[in-house]
Amino acid sequence: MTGVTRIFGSTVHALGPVDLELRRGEFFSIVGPSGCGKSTLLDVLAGLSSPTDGTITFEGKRVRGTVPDGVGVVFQEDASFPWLSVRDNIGFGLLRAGFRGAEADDRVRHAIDFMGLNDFADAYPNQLSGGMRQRVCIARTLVMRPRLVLLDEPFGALDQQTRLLMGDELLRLWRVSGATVLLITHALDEAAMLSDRIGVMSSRPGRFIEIVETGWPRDRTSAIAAEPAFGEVTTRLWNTLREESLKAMASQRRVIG
Ligand SMILES: Nc1ncnc2c1ncn2[C@@H]1O[C@H](COP(=O)(O)OP(=O)(O)OP(=O)(O)O)[C@@H](O)[C@H]1O
Repeated sequence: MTGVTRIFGSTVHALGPVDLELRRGEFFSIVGPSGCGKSTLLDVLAGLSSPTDGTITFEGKRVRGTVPDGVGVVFQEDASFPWLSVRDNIGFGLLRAGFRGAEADDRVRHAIDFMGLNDFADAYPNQLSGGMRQRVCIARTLVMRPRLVLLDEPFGALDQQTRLLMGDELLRLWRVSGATVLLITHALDEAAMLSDRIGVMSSRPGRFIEIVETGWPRDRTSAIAAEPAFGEVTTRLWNTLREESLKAMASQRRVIG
């Protein structure tokens, strides 16, 4: 994406200008102060909302208006369909895309197995824990075999222990699928643990003020958090973000006061 901005109405300058080029197959996370435009960035990247200025391309083609083929999106809120079983939730996108028969069945079976949902394939979302429901949503995106996966705070509603386990699962999926992953998160340790690169955004209007390269091996797990280098990465992120968060809080106070 180049020179991307998003202004809501005529006054709320939410984002940019932002330039970002994702490397094929990398795990890139975005952190930034609350309200800096992270979700706005993801929405315009996904084609769900149009930028006010600038261009976004995916595999050489301009993105506008719709989510391009090959891009999958996972949101924070539980987006599973309560009236469909786990199996049918996961197969929903495939059905809509015209996949039928053995190919669709195989992909759904494989996803259920991979996500450890075998005992729950015929259960309904209200019979599952929050973590399992989010696993269903991730599986539903991944059966489409996206080459780019965009995740907006997918573990935001989960407890810390489940977040760590889901992080490891996401790393495993990323490794096996070869997809490029872009994750938005509030949690600096989550970004530090999972990513090849982390983009730190300024307070609104959000721009990248630093891109941190972690240098982790591809076969990492959450155990990386025990390494001394992990502490260095989180400290660096926090030092950059602290100042920006203070600015964001001060401007919110001005709006409220
Ligand atoms: N549809 C909209 N109309 C007007 N303003 C909007 C709209 N969507 C977002 N905004 C504003 O744009 C700014 C950025 O919002 P956004 O949700 O992208 O931030 P964020 O970084 O994802 O926030 P958080 O970390 O709290 O989830 C905020 O000031 C928000 O109020």
